[in-house]
Amino acid sequence: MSELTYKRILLKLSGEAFMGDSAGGIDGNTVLRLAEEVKQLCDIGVQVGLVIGGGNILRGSEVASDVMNRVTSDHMGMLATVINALAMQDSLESLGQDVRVMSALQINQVCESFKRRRAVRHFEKGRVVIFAAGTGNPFFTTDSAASLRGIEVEAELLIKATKVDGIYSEDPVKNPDATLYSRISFDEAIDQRLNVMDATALVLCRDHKLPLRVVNIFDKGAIKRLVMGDDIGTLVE
Ligand SMILES: Nc1ncnc2c1ncn2[C@@H]1O[C@H](COP(=O)(O)OP(=O)(O)OP(=O)(O)O)[C@@H](O)[C@H]1O
Ligand SMILES: O=c1ccn([C@@H]2O[C@H](COP(=O)(O)O)[C@@H](O)[C@H]2O)c(=O)[nH]1
Repeated sequence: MSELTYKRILLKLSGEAFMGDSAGGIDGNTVLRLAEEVKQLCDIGVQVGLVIGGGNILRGSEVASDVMNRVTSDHMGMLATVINALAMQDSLESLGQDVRVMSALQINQVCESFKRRRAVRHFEKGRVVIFAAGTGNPFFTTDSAASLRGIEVEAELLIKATKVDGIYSEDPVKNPDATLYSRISFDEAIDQRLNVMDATALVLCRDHKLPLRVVNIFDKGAIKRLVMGDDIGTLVE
């Protein structure tokens, strides 16, 4: 068996992936399948931090209106990510994997609050840490939260697991003829506005030298192969 290339990773899962074939919400079997992928990583000794989006429930920018302040709608979006985190927590536990949810907003009856040193201690004890409620601030996204937490806990790689195979010359959902990149620099991704991840998240990774991989969330076993050194999806560095 080959050596682990990465010992601590930050994995960003799209909230939309939690819907399965439904139009929204949470599909238990789908979350369990994703949890199995995460557990596979823990079983080979990888320390895993997770950030889960909220797109299956609510995105603040889509809900904000004349009668719904953007800050309020972003708070709702952050709470949506807590809901997804709790679903993943229980799925992981059902597989026998230790896990803690740490929220950027204080909801002490529900989960722990984020503290960097405590998160690192959880990793050392073999627990998955799910960083919920994004950055805790409105006008950000969970992509930025993933970059931020990845940098804070000194992850060696940020993996964005999403609905497409990697970063393309254009959104492949809109243009099926777009070209898939295997490798690209942060500056190129930012300058060309390759919208797979928001610019704030890319800039944070670039400035703090956290490499990023974009992979397909539906490619079974891909994340495990990746942490063992396979060249999968798009590498941004
Ligand atoms: N240049 C590009 N290369 C690849 N994907 C792109 C590109 N431009 C836009 N996209 C789109 O970005 C999407 C990735 O973002 P995704 O919706 O998975 O993340 P998210 O918004 O962070 O998650 P959530 O569903 O939780 O809101 C892909 O599904 C793809 O359609
Ligand atoms: O730091 C953050 C992170 C997220 N939000 C709000 O949550 C939703 C869901 O996150 P996605 O990244 O879009 O999946 C987002 O649309 C924001 O409304 C936030 O305010 N701050």
